[in-house]
Amino acid sequence: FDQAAKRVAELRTELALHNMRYYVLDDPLISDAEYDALFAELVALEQAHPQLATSDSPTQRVGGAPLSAFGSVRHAVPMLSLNNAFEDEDIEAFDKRVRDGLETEQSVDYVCELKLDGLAVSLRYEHGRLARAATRGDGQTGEDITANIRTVRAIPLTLHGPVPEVLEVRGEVLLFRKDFERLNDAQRETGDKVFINPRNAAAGSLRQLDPRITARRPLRFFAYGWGEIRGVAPGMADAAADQPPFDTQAGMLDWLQQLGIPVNRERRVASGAAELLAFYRHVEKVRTGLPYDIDGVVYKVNRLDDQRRLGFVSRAPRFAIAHKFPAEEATTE
Ligand SMILES: Cc1ccc2cc(C(N)=O)cc(O)c2n1
Repeated sequence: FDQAAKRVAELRTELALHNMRYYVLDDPLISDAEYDALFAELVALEQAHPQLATSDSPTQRVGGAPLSAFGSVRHAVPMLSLNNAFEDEDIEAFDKRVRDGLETEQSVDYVCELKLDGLAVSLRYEHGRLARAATRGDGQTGEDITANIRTVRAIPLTLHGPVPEVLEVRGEVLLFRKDFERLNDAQRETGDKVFINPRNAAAGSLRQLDPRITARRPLRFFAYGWGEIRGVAPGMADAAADQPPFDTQAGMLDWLQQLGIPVNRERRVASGAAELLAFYRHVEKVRTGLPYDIDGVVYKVNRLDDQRRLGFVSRAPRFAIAHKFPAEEATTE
């Protein structure tokens, strides 16, 4: 038995490393076939020794029994929406408002990132283990989709390194375009509903009452923010209790990535309106080459003290704005 327990622990560690390389670094060390072989060995060992199959084992990603309904979750920290901008002048006006709000003539640093066309979710980790997941809902209250989220391989079940007692991660669940097209081919084969776009397919996959269906959908996840952070773990940067161990938006994203949470690599710090527009132009050029749909880019003031100083208007922050691409003509199927 001890041999089996030792091998199970080795396999868990190895599979977690390969998951991280694939989903976080987008730089896998082994082929899918080699990964599947390791996974099959772990499944076999856990079936031979059921007491070794704990809830955070990657073999538990296949989904449990269907729910009759979703529970409701109240977000301790509201999930924000973003104000939209369409023209360059809107972005110059946004940057001006930010500089006025910060009473500075200096150029302000922003984090620029892609606006992924998926479904916003909140992941709650307690002592580094995924405890609960919820949809954005109306920003205050969402649906409890924990069972479904646990089947998403791109979302780690446990975090590595010193973590706060409570860490809520906000991000977007999405389907890559190729996976969306394969899913629709399969749906046609089985006479099931065909999805009109990857966003609807991701939403439909997450709002399944049967997690075993969700488990068959190759959903991806990229974090863009955080919600509640409570308590500090030994070894975390000398963070004051309940203060996150970072003081910029860019630092926050890097910290989440270090914990093993996927963060989209197409992000950069830019200074002033001109560099924001340069990022927008760059993304407009590379957009069709991206493996997923985006509907714009997002700019956020980088310093967190400046974000706090600018605050919010109703539910949308003054420190952030989405710069949308012109809506495409309805794509002809
Ligand atoms: C505050 C906020 C709200 C929604 C967001 C949505 C996205 C997105 N869809 O990628 C990215 C962000 O940075 C967001 N940030």
